[in-house]
Amino acid sequence: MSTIGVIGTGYVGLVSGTCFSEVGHQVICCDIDEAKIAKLQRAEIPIYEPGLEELVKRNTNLNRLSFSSDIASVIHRSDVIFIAVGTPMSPSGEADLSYVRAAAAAIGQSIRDYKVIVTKSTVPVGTGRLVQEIIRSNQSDPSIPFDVASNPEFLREGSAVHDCMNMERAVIGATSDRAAEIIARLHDPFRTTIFKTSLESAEMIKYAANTFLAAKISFINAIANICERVGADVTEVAKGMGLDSRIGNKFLQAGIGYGGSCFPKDTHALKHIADVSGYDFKLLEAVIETNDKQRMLVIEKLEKAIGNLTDKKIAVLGLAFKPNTNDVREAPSLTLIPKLLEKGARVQAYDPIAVEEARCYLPDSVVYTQDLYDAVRDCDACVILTEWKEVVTMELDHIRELLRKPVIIDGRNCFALERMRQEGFEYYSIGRPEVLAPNAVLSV
Ligand SMILES: NC(=O)C1=CN([C@@H]2O[C@H](COP(=O)(O)OP(=O)(O)OC[C@H]3O[C@@H](n4cnc5c(N)ncnc54)[C@H](O)[C@@H]3O)[C@@H](O)[C@H]2O)C=CC1
Ligand SMILES: O=C(O)[C@H]1O[C@H](OP(=O)(O)OP(=O)(O)OC[C@H]2O[C@@H](n3ccc(=O)[nH]c3=O)[C@H](O)[C@@H]2O)[C@H](O)[C@@H](O)[C@@H]1O
Repeated sequence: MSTIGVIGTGYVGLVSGTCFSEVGHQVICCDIDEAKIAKLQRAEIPIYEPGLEELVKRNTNLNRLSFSSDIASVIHRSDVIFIAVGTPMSPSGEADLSYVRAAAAAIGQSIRDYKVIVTKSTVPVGTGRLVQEIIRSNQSDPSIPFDVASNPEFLREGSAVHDCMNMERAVIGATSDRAAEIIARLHDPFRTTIFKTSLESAEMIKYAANTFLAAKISFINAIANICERVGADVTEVAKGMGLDSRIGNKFLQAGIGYGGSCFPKDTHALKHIADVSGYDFKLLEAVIETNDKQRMLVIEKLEKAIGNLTDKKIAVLGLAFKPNTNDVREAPSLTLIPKLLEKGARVQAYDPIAVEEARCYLPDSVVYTQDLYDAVRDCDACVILTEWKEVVTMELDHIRELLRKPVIIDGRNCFALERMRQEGFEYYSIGRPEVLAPNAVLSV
């Protein structure tokens, strides 16, 4: 069996490397961050991801998975090398390829025999060819052959291990049939659909898939905003739409929009690719704009419910961009909490996992509580930003007693309207009729 070397131990490198070892491959993961590697060697997992720690420990003990900061040695010992470094958004919206370039240069300098270099990072079309050139120009012996390939990663944070172990497809674009076949065989134990295509198409598939999903979210959020104006309920509308198998019921959950390390950066990156190619991608521009506006609805609804926010105490439930992760990259909490503070409010925040990460980006005045109910105590309103299990299952009668006013602004549509009515809340969600206090007039 081939030995896989993984460059970069972020979400993708660590999870995919671990899953490839779980199915029987020999995997060595490396990173320029030596502290991270030292932690991983002690089986300390730098990210919160359900099931990952157990898998890392098992495969390390079986000697199938190891971690090293000696990148050259990892390259020597591997037959296939996954590049899984970050491709963050640069100020122009373009994907920043500096980490990919550095990884390719390191490979070129250390390559001694035939290897397949596989880009798993999300990269613009043309990057595979760029990686090929960089490796070639860094080789001390240019006669040593190698192939490059694109094999994008489709896992989601929060269910990354499950997604990787049960991948729906492997997209493979390579510079030779030999390389495509080597990568296809690596996927045999996953029993997944193999889709072989050109390098360029493989790179494009990843952006097209992510931006399509982002578009689905912005579309349902736009529908939600109309629902609010005309008295319809977006959760019912989404259910009814989703029954059509051509539409499907996934990614139609209206709310305060998408966040995270990928959709925001990938939508901007594809917009940039389109611009450079001379195509005016208006549809994608609207997807991005709709999403940017969507999260601000929380503030509008809050001001509508309790008026001026000066000196008001607001409970914020959820800091991570989605449940089951401690990732706060592009999380709505990071834009909304500063906005609340700017408007003179005081904020008490709760998140079961992501407090340490969020604290690095938020002003010091935010008070964090270890207990969900302590965050709500004596607040003028409660705002839900992440649909954590702890939030969805919270005891509503207790929440009502703890709040100064029974006002909930729910950015994730966690509760049924009828239940909130019965519990006596003033409840504002997304794309659904408001539940007002018994003596108020229902507005549509
Ligand atoms: N986070 C996610 O859920 C998914 C991410 N992706 C894509 O995968 C790529 C990686 O994303 P994340 O894992 O979130 O990134 P990340 O930023 O969390 O981690 C990247 C890692 O690479 C390391 N690194 C950077 N340059 C290096 C070098 N020259 N040599 C060795 N290590 C180096 C960094 O120290 C860091 O540990 C991105 O292109 C992203 O768009 C794709 C699917 C899912
Ligand atoms: O390229 C990537 O990094 C990954 O990006 C997303 O995965 P991820 O960002 O981890 O999480 P998602 O579950 O897709 O959620 C993204 C955002 O959309 C929001 N969302 C999702 C679904 C929905 O119906 N409504 C909605 O608002 C979530 O709250 C979250 O903020 C894709 O789903 C993965 O396939 C892809 O590999």
